[in-house]
Amino acid sequence: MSLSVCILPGDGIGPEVTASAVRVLQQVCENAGTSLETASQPFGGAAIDTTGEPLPPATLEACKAADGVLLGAVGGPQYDAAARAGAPRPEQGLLALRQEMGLFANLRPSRLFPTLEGASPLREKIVRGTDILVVRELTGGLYFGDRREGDEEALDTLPYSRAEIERVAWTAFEAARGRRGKLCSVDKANVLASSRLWRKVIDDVSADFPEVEVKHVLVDAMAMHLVTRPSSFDVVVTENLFGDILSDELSAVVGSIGLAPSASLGAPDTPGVFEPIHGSAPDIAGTGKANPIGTILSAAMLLRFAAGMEDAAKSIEDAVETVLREGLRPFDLGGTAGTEDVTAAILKAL
Ligand SMILES: NC(=O)C1=CN([C@@H]2O[C@H](COP(=O)(O)OP(=O)(O)OC[C@H]3O[C@@H](n4cnc5c(N)ncnc54)[C@H](O)[C@@H]3O)[C@@H](O)[C@H]2O)C=CC1
Ligand SMILES: CC(C)CC(=O)C(=O)O
Ligand SMILES: [Mg+2]
Repeated sequence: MSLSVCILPGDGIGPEVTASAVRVLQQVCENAGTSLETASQPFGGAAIDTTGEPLPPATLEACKAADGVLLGAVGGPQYDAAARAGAPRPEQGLLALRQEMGLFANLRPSRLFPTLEGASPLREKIVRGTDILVVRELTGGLYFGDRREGDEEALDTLPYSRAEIERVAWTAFEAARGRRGKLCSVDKANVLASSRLWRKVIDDVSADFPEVEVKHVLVDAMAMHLVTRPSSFDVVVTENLFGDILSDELSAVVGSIGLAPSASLGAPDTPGVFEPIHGSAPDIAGTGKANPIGTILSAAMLLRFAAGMEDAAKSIEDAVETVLREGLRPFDLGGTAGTEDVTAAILKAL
């Protein structure tokens, strides 16, 4: 078997964490007898520097032609001044990639590794057993609505169609059916029209999933519930911006943002994009302190979703769990293990 992966290192710590994950991919593919082909493409700020645009056409073509895409992160303060003068932002490349590839569902799992109970900022008895899958709608809502930007007035809009809500709802209901059978839909239906449509469509789709228990929760209260009773949730489905914010919050609940992976998926024949949920972390870029685990676990999701290599994916997840259980602690978990230390330990555990 062979697997082709397009690598988009991007900016800041992106190249550091993707390099680690590629080494892990190489090792598990070798263990599995799979021939792995990887090729890096310019993306984000790095692509603006060389081509003037954050998503060059050749990069998009390479992504579409691969079995899966492994992405680091984009952005950095060095692009702000040019963007104010009208240049594209690195983040626009990421939004365009998601839209061009039709990646409407972003799966962001937050499972507490039992050995990290003490690493959560929350009391152990509150966080114990937390295992949530956030299904974030990724190509609609506030990030893709009409936008107008001026010095005196600015406007962002939050549009959703029934079809856009329906397809992500199906992803979430199917996930809940395969897990603990509970779905929490998060919206702001007491204020937003788009949220009232969201709620209606979730209820309509629920008729096809009688075995899934559905609850609707307003997003402000949800932000609070996630720190007071995170272990009571199973699958959470929500709008693009709400999902972006709540999943960063959850990553800290189970330890740190550096641990959190994601899979962005579209139609079955479309390659997915797999990336940590964090950004380019300019404050630690180049220091060797970045935690590569979120990207390494994203590579595991790539093997699972893009190649059906469940055993290989599981071997990565087990190796991560092993090194943490043995006491390895990256900087973002209060330890002293740098990117190289974490990568070497995971490779050894594999
Ligand atoms: N998917 C992407 O490419 C994303 C890009 N961004 C961009 O990244 C840039 C920085 O944004 P921030 O708000 O600072 O968010 P960020 O996620 O890059 O960093 C937030 C904090 O978490 C820490 N952190 C993040 N990842 C870490 C890791 N792997 N190991 C250890 N510590 C880690 C950082 O050092 C920082 O203190 C901005 O330009 C932003 O637009 C932000 C979020 C997602
Ligand atoms: C456009 C991105 C920077 C949005 C984001 O923060 C994310 O997808 O996690
Ligand atoms: Mg984010």
